[in-house]
Amino acid sequence: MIKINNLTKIYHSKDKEVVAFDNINLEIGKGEIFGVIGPSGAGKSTLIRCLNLLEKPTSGEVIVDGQDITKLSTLKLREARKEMGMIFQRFNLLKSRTVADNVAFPLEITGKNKGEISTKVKELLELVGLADKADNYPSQLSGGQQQRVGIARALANDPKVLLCDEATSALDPETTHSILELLEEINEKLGITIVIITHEMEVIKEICTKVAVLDKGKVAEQGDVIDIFTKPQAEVTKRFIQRIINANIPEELLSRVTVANPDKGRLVKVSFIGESAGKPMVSELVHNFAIDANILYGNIDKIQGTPFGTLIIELTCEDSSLIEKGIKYLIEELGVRVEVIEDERSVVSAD
Ligand SMILES: Nc1ncnc2c1ncn2[C@@H]1O[C@H](COP(=O)(O)OP(=O)(O)OP(=O)(O)O)[C@@H](O)[C@H]1O
Repeated sequence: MIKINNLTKIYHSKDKEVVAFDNINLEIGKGEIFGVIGPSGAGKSTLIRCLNLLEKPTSGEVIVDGQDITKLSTLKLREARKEMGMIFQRFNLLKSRTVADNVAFPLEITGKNKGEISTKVKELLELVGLADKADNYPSQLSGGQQQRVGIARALANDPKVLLCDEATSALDPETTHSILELLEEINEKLGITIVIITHEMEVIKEICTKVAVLDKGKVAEQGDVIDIFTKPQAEVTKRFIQRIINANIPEELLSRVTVANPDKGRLVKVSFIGESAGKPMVSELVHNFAIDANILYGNIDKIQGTPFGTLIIELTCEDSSLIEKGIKYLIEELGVRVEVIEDERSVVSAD
């Protein structure tokens, strides 16, 4: 649906240049919910504004539905923009207009007649759950309700793409959840492609199917959300994930005798996704290898219905060779990822 080829944006001020991002390549499929996450200053907002040319890229291509919109005339660009709705962190509603008139605004601009506008506005307000607020003003609504108006307005011209620029950053967690649910419902009902810019990994985890991690104007990594969560490669991604999944090994565990002395046992971090989450790994270690397995930390979560989790287990056994066999069994038979914690600084991957 959207293809970004070698996209670069450089801001020029009086005496210096600021590179917002450099040589970005991304492909966003039709009907996907695609997240872009990155720390402050990574270039996220500039990137999303380049997708509908609110910001003009310095070089590169933005291909939307087969046409490079950086090459379009002003008139054609205006047409192409109708295919892309946008919502904002601060909602950007017109304060002097009612909810219904805010939603009607883009329809008025495209020259729809009164009857068409009234029908469409009603339909959109029902979709976002605000049919009873049509005559209210934005100041009479909560933040979440205002964002719902923003969503209804963004969908007025039946766009193929919805761009969300930090759309939940000004909202509390519960309201964020309800807005994300609404976006997911819209994606399913209307088949619309959604691009979400955020600095919150929770948002990515909750609704995105694909994610690109932006850092200092470059794509640090990209892929399926489940892969990025379970096997992050870039340091910046690991930092984001640690904020919501506390898989850091607590200091007191690192000083355990099994870390320094493998003859006494092993401290291992076991990560599992999907089917392997349901396997009785601890009891199998105990029964099959006579290993004592002491669970010191555990966490389980879900991404798009797929369970994944982490366990930190201390394995002890009179015969240390059985521990090695047990670890091999976990990896080869149960399909989980095992990292042996060898000292305070390193974990050694065993898969
Ligand atoms: N209009 C502008 N003029 C000059 N530099 C700019 C302009 N807009 C953004 N920048 C710079 O471009 C870089 C990327 O900014 P951008 O706002 O896209 O990052 P971001 O990832 O969205 O950050 P945040 O999460 O803090 O909003 C930053 O170094 C920023 O200072």
